[in-house]
Parts: sequence; C-alpha cells; structure tokens
Amino acid sequence: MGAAGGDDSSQWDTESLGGAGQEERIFVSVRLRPLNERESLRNDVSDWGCISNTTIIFNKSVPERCLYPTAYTFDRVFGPDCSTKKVYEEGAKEIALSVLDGFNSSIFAYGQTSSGKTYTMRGVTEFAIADIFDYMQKHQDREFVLKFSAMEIYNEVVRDLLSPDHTPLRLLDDPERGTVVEKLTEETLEDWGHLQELLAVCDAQRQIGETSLNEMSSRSHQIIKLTVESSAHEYLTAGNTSTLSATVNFIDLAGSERASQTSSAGTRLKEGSHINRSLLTLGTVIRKLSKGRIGHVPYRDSKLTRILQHSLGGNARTAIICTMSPAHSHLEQSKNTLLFASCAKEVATRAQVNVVMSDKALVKQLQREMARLENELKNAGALSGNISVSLLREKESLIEKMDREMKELIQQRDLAELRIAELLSTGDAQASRLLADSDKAMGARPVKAWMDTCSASISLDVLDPNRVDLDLRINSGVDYLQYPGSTGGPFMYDNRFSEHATEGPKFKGSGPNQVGDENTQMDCRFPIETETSEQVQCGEVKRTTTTIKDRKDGTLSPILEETKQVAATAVPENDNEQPILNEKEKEVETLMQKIQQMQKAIDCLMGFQEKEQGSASHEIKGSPKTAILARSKSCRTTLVKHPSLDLSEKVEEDEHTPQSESGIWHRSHLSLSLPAMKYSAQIEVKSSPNELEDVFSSPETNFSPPTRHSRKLSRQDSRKSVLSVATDIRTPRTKSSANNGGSSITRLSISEFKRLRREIIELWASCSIPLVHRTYFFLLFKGDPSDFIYMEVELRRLSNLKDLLFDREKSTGVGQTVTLTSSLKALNQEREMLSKQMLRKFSSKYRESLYRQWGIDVKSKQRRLQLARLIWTDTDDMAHIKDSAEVVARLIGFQDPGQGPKEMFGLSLLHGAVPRRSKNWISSAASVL
Ligand SMILES: Nc1ncnc2c1ncn2[C@@H]1O[C@H](COP(=O)(O)OP(=O)(O)OP(=O)(O)O)[C@@H](O)[C@H]1O
Repeated sequence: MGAAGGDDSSQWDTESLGGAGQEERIFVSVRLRPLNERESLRNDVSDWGCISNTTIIFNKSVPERCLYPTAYTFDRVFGPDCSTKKVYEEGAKEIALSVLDGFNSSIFAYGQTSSGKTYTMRGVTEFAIADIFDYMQKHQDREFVLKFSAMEIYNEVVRDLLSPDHTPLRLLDDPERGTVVEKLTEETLEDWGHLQELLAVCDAQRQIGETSLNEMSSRSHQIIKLTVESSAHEYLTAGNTSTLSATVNFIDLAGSERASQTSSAGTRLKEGSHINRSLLTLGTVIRKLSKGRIGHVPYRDSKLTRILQHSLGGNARTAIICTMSPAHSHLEQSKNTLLFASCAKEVATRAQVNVVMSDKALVKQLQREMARLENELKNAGALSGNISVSLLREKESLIEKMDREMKELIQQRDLAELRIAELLSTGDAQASRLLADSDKAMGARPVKAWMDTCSASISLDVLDPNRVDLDLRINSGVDYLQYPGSTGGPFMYDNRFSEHATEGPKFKGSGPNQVGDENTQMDCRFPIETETSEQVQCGEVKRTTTTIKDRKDGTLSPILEETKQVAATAVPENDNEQPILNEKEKEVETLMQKIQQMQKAIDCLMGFQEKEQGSASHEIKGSPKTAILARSKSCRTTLVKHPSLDLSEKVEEDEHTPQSESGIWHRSHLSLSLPAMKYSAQIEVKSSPNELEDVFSSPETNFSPPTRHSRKLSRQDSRKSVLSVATDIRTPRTKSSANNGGSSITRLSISEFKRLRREIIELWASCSIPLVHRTYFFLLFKGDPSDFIYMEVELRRLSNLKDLLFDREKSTGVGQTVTLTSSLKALNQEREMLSKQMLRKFSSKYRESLYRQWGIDVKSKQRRLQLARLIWTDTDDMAHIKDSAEVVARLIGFQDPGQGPKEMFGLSLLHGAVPRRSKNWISSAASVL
C-alpha cells in the first residue's frame, strides 16, 4: 500500500485516483504481536509465524494443525517485530490519507482482547493525523479545517468521548450522510498539541477495565472521527468554491473474549457479552458483504455496524488491521480473527469524492445550470420548430408527388385495361377470320353469323392482378354449351348459341361428344385479333368441363348438334397460326403485368399517402378490391333478363354452381399474366348505366326493393375508384344493340358477396343491430361490384362493434356507452315500435296473411309483437331474411329505398341513431371503425 496524499500532483485529481465510485476491496492486514510477559510466564508457545509480507502460517509443531489451514494470505502481514509505524505506513496510510482527496475512509483494529488493537490504533491515528498536518503544512494554497470527534459504544450505548456528559447519544438516519450521531461533540483540531489533548480526553473517557488478560482492557468500541474539509484559497476569495469534505474513522474495537479466559464476571461479563454480540453482528455483516451483498445485511443489528455502515461496503475506503496474539492459549481466538480477516478481504466498497459546496457557490452553480438548461430548451425548441416545418413541407411535397404519380398510374392502368378489353373485343374479327378459315378448310358454315351472336367481357381482378376473367357468351336461346370451369367457381365460361345461328366456334374435342353427354372434356380455343393491328392478341379458354344439355323435348338444337359434331371432329391445329397466337398471348400477358405493377404502385402510394395523412382508418382491410372491366362485343345483350332469374337466391342455393336455373348466365375464368407495357393509345371510355335487374324482386308482394343508385364511385377518391371501378366499354356495335335490354356488366364474385352478406347478417344478429338498418342495407346492396366496399366497411364496423360489445363497457366515441344489454334492450324496443307500426301501416287482411306466412296463430294474443319478434331472427335462412326485410321495409316506408343512397351507410350502427345522409360516408364510417 503506497502513501496516499503524499503526491501533490494527484491530490485534487479525483479521476486519476480512480476511486470515484469505483469498487475497491477492503485492505486487510494482520499484525502478530510478540508474546507478552504474561504469556511468556505461562510458557505459552507461539503458534504463528509470518513467512512473507502477505502470508502467516500456523506453527507445524502444534498437533492441531491438521484441523486448520496452515497458511493465510492477506494484503499485508506484520510479524512480531514490525513497528506500528510500518503497520501504519503499509497497512493504513494510503487509506487514511485518502480523506485528503475527499474520500471517506476507515481504519479498523480487530482482534481478540489483549491482541494489541489499542496499541496499534493509537499509533495509526497519531501517524495519520501527523501526516495530515504535514500535508496541510505543505499545501498552503488550500484552506483546511480538521474536525475531531470521538465516541464509544459501550454496552450498546453511544457516548461522546469529548463530553463529560455521559448521556447516550441517539443515532439518526440522514438520507445523504447515512447514520449520524446526534449531538456528537466536534472539535476543530488546531494543532498537534490539541490532538494530544483530545486523545487524552478520549482515553480518559473511554471505558477501560481490568481483565485477567489485559490490565487496560478496552470495554467499548471507540471511534475517532476526523473530518477534513479543504478548499482552494483563490476560489474561496471569489466566493464560489467547492469544498472537499471527508471523514476518516479510526476504530478501535473492543476485543472478543472468552469469559473463561478473561475470568470476567458481573460488569465485565456483561461488557463482554455486549462486545461479543456486536462483534458477532460485525462478523455477520462482513460475511454477508463478502458474499456479494446477497440478501439482507444486518447493519442495524448493532450500533457499531449501524454507525460504520458506510465504512463496511459503502462510500468509504477501508482498511482493517487484525491483531493477533501468537500464544497457543489464544489459538481459537486467533483462528476466528483470521477467519474474520479472510471474509473482510472479500468485501468491496465504493468510495466517492465528497464535495461540499458553499451556499454562494451552490447558488452560482445552480444559476449556471439553469441558464444552460434554458439555452438548451430554446435551441431545442427552435430546432424542433424548424424540423417540424421542414418535415411538414417535405411530407406535403411528397404527398403531392405521390398524388401525381398515382394519377398517372391510374391513368396508365385504365388505359392498359382498356387496351386489353379493346384487344379482346376486337378479337371477334380475328376469331371470325380464323374460324372462317377453319370452317372453310373443313367445309363448315361461315362463322360470321355465329360471331355476331357472341359476346365477350373481361373482368380484371385488382386483388389478384394475375387473373383476368374472360367472359365469352354465345347466345342460343335455350340450347347452350356450358363451361362451368374446372373448379366450379363463380366465374364461368358462358357459351350460348343462338337458335338461329348457323355457325359455331370450332372446338378441338378431346373426348367423346355424344349427344346428351355431360362433363365432356373439351379444348376450346378462341383466336382473337386486335383492331388496332398493332399486335395480335389471343385469348385462350383453357380446358374446361363441358356440360351439354338437351332441349326440353330431349332433342338437340341444330346448332348444338352441329357444334358437338364439330367439337368431336377436332380441328387440327394450324401451325402457321400458333406463332401469332403466342405473340398475342404475350401482349396480353405484357399488358396484364403492367396493370399489376401499376396497381401495386397505386396501392402502395395510396397506402403511404393515407398513412402520411393520418387517414389510415379509411383503409378497408380485406376488401376484395375488385375492379371490373366489362365489355360487351355482342350485338345483343349477353345477360338476358329472365322472369325466373333471381340470381341472389340461386347463389344462396348453390355457391359452387353459379349458373342460373335456365343456364343463361355463365362465365369462364381466364387467367393471364402480362409484363409491363406503356400505353399511348387514346381509347374512348364510357361508363354504362347500371342495368342489373333487381335480384331481390319479390313477385308475391309486389314489393319494390331499392333501385340501384349510381354504381360508379367518385373519382375524387382515387382509392374508391380503384376499389370499385365498374366500367362498361361498348364498341359502336354494342351501342347499337344496347337497346335490346340487359347489360354486359359483370358481377363480381357472387360467392364473395354471399360470404360477406352472410357474415354481416350474423354480426347484425350478434350485435343486435337495428332492424331498420339491416333492412335498408340488405335491400340496397345486392352484389354489385361497388357494393363490396360498403359491405367490407359494414363488416368491419360490425366486427369492431362486436369487439366493443363483447369486451366490456366502452365509450364508442359518440357520447354513448353501449353494452350488449343496452343494444338488446333497444332492439326489443324497436321490435315493439314495429309491432305498433303494423297496426297503422298494414291492413288487417295483409296482417293476417303475414301471420299465416310466419306461422303465427291469427287469433293469438300479441300477434303483431310475435311477428315483430320473429323477423330477423333466423340468420341461416335467406328466405326468412328476405321476408323480414320486406316486412320492415313496408313498415318503415322504404317504398323507394333507391332514393336513399349507399352513402347513408356511414350512419351509426347504434340504436337510436337517426338515418341521415353523410356527405362522406367513408369518413363517417371511419369514425365508427
Ligand atoms: N505489537 C506489540 N508490541 C509490543 N507490545 C504490544 C504489542 N501489541 C500490544 N502490546 C501490548 O499488549 C498489551 C495489550 O495491548 P492492547 O491493550 O492494545 O490490546 P487490546 O487488543 O486493545 O486489548 P483489549 O481488547 O482488551 O482492549 C499492551 O500492554 C500493549 O502494550
């Protein structure tokens, strides 16, 4: 251990000391005193010897040696011949003088009674204080203040050794300084002489008693505290200096003793008991600390450990000098001392420089700190303001740029879609030519007449841009070829032949085509040529399962019969046409891929824009995002209104066979992939009016369900437009024949529509949604492409509402607290209201018919209420739902629900909400979502 405080260059350089907050082990040394006169007289032998500066060994001549370790190593070991000066220099000085650097420090003397603790500590204390005086002498640039105090802990009572008053002192817990002794006398040490006086007072005051082992046995623990405060003169005059303040403790513990050895009794015995108990606590604390502070450290179990808490593993540098008697008679006590020393050397402390600031300096420093913080705040504010403004501008320009790009992409996509439609629509010419060529080759009839009866439409599924639904229809009246598609999905290849048509397409049959055969495998190819003649395009209807139906009378129509024959004949492929076809396929593929890429970019841009604009709530997750490009190339309508056609009902009956009973509505699904392509052609685009017939018409009741509102969503909302573009492109030929009635608008996936509607209906029931809302929604949305958006929104709103209802009472954000119970209650009230309306709105005759229809006894009590409570209850029965909607619609007066636009479905789902129109149904819906 080197001398601390002696090196001027490092006195005030706390960092160079490396002790600021750094962990440091307790410095443990052992001092072995010589056998004293008494021991020598007893012919006691010395059991211990020091073999080096750090190792003490047990005397091998003693038989018990085998029971104990024979060698102990410590930071320093001092033999019997070592002077106290050396013990101080090498075992305590550095620690003691670190007080001059602002570190608290403690020097302990621990050992059995009469082992030389007092002898050692007296010397160490004097040497240390002498060095401190010396240091002060050498550092006139600083002003030092030494404060001396002393106390003893006698029989677990703290006493002031500098005061004649032996009143026990209280221990106080100070949050900063730890345990402090209240009213402890503190003398400012003036000089060496003063120190000697004070030490003498302490000696005089300390409890000393005679035991058989020590004539002057210390019966108490003595703690001498020397607090060193220092500050530089130059700063003192400026009034803003900080002061280093630290305390060094010189602790002379009472010695552990055996009553049998000390022959103590009475007072001595009691003293010894307290001494041993407090030393036991000290040993426990040291042992616990040596194991890494695991668990509770019982500092408060004794006043000694409580007062010395900081010195034992806290903010202090600590050195322990363990004193030992070498006498064989004290072997047991010596071993205990060495055991204690072994534990102590494992204990770590964490000393920090203690700086005390003067009030003036403190005020000045606080002012500086405040100014600095204010400055930082200003800078931060200015910086963040600048950042916010620039960030905002950046985002705005980004949004504008994205908007432009998005519009461009949408335009390109639309053009691409139109291009494909154009290619396909003009394909009939090519098809006619090729078919005619083929027919000529096989002596068949010209195909032009047949082609005039054909229709084709193409549907682009934006959700799955790889898919293009090609809808080819050949009208035939009652006879038809039906291509349900390999999967039986909703998109079917529609192929109807006109009764009067004389020609049909060429089929390359791959299986037997017997009259009346069903599920015949056929390979059907439709070569299509572009009108622009820029490139040749080919659409190919892949291998499909063909169902051939007879006339009612069991005979085949001529065209059907001929077609079947043609199909069975299997025209050989024209090798010359194949490259052309491939080229066309490639172009279509290129177009489709371009569309796909553009759509992705649009979606990406819009998604990002919404995110940027904080309008993510408008996003409709899981939306089918299906865009339709339906194009008729037929001179006749391809979707003929049939009196018995109720598509929605048919769909309900069989999801996997989307063909009408009459079989006049079929589609074929054609999937094509197209690479990117740039378009510049200007193609006239015209939107067709929505001409779908009301699939919910109810002939029995003459009820007029809502007519279609405009299916076309505003282009102002580009997202909406992307989601629900429904464009019908007609060639002049189509236009000229449009008045034949019907429409070529292609419906979206009916199974998807059904799935959504079913989910919605179930959620209506789960959430006890008002029947009026259900009715209006049910009647207004029937599967039109644009309906999907509304349905997705409705589904999402309902899902969220269900989460709310089934979770716990939550505010809906509209000032209402909705629970499942309250919804149900409101629903019951609505049913009661409807039952009352029945009396006013329905004639008794009609009511009776309703009772009978709904299986209610016409003479039973509360018949109207029964009916009101029956409607909208069976979510699985679509007929029930439809009838329920009809009843409610009549009661509420939805005579022309079509006047109520779809936009009204931004209204609240909650009971009591008055249906109203919303200017922006999406934002309204978003508020609920
Ligand atoms: N290293 C030493 N060299 C010579 N004499 C010593 C040494 N250590 C102690 N002594 C003597 O041994 C006797 C007991 O010493 P001291 O009183 O310091 O023991 P102690 O540990 O303080 O005992 P207690 O715990 O009973 O107070 C004293 O007379 C002292 O002078």
